[in-house]
Amino acid sequence: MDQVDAATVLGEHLINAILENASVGTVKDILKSGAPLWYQKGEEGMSPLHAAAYVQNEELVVMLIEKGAVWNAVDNFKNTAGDIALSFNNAGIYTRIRDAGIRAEMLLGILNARSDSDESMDMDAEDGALILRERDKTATGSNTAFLESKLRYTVDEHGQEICMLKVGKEEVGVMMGWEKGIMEETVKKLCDDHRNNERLKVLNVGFGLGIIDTLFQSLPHPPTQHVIIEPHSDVLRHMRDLGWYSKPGVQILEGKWQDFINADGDESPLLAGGGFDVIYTDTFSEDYSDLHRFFEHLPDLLAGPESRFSFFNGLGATNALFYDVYTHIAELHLAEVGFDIEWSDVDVTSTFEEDRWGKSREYFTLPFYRLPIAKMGMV
Ligand SMILES: C[S@@+](CC[C@H](N)C(=O)[O-])C[C@H]1O[C@@H](n2cnc3c(N)ncnc32)[C@H](O)[C@@H]1O
Repeated sequence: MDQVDAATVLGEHLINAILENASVGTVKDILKSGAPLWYQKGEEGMSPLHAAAYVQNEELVVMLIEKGAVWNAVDNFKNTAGDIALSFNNAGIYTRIRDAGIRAEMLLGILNARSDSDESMDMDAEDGALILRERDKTATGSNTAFLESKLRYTVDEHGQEICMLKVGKEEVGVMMGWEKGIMEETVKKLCDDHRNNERLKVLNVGFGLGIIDTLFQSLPHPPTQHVIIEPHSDVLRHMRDLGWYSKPGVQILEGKWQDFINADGDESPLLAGGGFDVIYTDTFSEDYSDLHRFFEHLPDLLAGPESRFSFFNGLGATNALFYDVYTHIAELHLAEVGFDIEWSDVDVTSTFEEDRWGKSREYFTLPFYRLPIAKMGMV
């Protein structure tokens, strides 16, 4: 028997034993005999962790995670072990798996940050077991490729405004009209009861369809300063066509947020005006590590303790567990830079009655959007 066959036999044995309710001790012995924790059954893609979630054995789940079970393995039906626990309403097991995900992601974030600053370290997300950050060099995963790509503004057959990007044979919505409900709720939570709501200084990163910028402009008191950062030439052309360059109080910074945030001291147009009351960011083809880097600049960018920050919370939004993990990691990272988050849920099932995706790849399939509003924590 070659090594692959042996691993298959042991892997099948391990999963079958778990499904037959073997004790934790027996499962440990099977692992000691060399059974691979990464193994997934051929037909349905079930991993040992999925099996432990199916039999709802929390002690076994904890042991498998300690031994290095892959928290984010997906079966052939696109379910993680966390999704299985959710389907049984087993909060204990779900939380164990989610927390393993948070720990793994936080650790990987630290290792990646180190490898960024130390070229001798060759840590790469692809080396990890993660699927959250699979390397994607196309315009959906690489900001450089995105900024070189062509965008198409159009209205679909249901009257939905969309900004589309072509990726190979597929089209992906960069921004779609159905997200308006999310943007409306965000502006409400950011501005309505803000102490400075008669003279807000607003920074928005990423124009897209201009939904959120139009909402900021439609406030009872439009912002006294409204800075928009946007790098894509097709978007900038669209903004020019719509007259955004001549709106009072609006300043368009042509470039990536990284270009302006990394400018030195007073030279940065972002740091010159004493900080913003409201900041929102919603970019495209950037990953969580970019968002995390943006978080680290917030203490400099915001005007004071009344200031508010929100971001488009869309990472991992095709799977409940991944979405939950990202949501928690964002909360932990914002706490590290001194912010508390309040979350609210926006029901996105009713925001657009028609087929919202049209020909676009679906990037948000969960029924609820978790809307973050961050404020400086009270010390
Ligand atoms: C999803 S859209 C924003 C939609 C917007 N919130 C709205 O309400 O219509 C993303 C925008 O971010 C821009 N973008 C992408 N990378 C960026 C970066 N590094 N810095 C600033 N903007 C970026 C894209 O060109 C695009 O216009």
